[in-house]
Amino acid sequence: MAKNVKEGGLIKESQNITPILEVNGLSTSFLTAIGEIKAVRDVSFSLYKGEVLAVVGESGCGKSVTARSVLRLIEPPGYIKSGQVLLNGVNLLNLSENEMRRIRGAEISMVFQDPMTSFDPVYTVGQQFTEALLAHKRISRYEAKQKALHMLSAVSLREPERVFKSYPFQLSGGMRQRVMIAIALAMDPQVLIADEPTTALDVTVQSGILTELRRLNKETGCAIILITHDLGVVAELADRVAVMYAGRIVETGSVYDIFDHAQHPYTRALLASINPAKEDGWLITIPSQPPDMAGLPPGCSFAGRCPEASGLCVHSEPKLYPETSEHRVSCWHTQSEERKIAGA
Ligand SMILES: Nc1ncnc2c1ncn2[C@@H]1O[C@H](COP(=O)(O)OP(=O)(O)OP(=O)(O)O)[C@@H](O)[C@H]1O
Repeated sequence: MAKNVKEGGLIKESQNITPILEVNGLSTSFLTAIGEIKAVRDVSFSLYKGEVLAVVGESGCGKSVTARSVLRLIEPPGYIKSGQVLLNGVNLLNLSENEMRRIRGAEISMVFQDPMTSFDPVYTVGQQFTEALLAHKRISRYEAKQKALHMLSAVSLREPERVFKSYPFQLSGGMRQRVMIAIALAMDPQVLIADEPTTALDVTVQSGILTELRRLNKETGCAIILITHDLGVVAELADRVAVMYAGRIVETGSVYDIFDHAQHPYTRALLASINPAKEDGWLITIPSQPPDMAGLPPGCSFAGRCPEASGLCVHSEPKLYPETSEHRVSCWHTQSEERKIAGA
């Protein structure tokens, strides 16, 4: 199933290549009237130059909050409780808001699901594109326009001059998303976070945008965090995958590990649910709902839905334990008896 079996963290780690982005023990909560919603719990991952890391999981599992925490875009009643977000070794969680503003867009760009919300409807695409460039780069207005036109054609928009002069509402959804990707990549970011970048688009438009993302990722070396609930997209685009459930990463590994050697029962159920023979779609093979994030059970959060759950699963939450140096799984049933006894 996996089409992209390529070099992953295993080789990179053994070569001592430092990740561009390293997230360690990140936890983010929302303090609400119904209690503390632990949206992201002890999430750790690394991102290396030029790779695509897909973050997958069903709605509400914490994918977007993880991405927004990386960029420190969490508004009250939310707050980042703990952890580190290291960009080239610098912890973004210690920077001032001014320093963070420079990082956003320039070092780490983000593309959202609905590009319309990212545009100001009263300005043309060209005005917004050049202003974004002038805010982040020391270039003249003329150079900014040339760069914008170049990037618009780089994302395969025909007639870049016409697009440049258009207002956002004059473009189709697919064209607007291409423009957003062009703006994001024009900043030459080290990391692009794409949060469900094609979910709002027609299926026919989706594949063009994804192909474009992959091509640009290869050409520019910009690392991508791709947030999606679509495992088909993951198989096409990603190098590595992090599967999230109830705020935690429950399995992570190369595309090959996840698609051909999935260990966690949740990952296996996700994979089963994209069987094209079954038309009901997402998660039909997993009974009941994810747990209430404001009142998580003490053990493994998936235990209540897991066909393999035992007493240990109900009482104790397993750590993310390495199966291999790159493939990590948080499930008691993939772990040896010794590890269980040691409480790994
Ligand atoms: N502003 C907020 N106030 C309270 N709870 C929030 C807020 N934003 C997110 N949450 C909660 O945090 C949890 C994780 O949300 P998140 O948006 O990260 O999920 P997701 O995996 O990205 O889902 P989707 O695929 O639907 O976007 C959810 O339980 C959500 O209800």
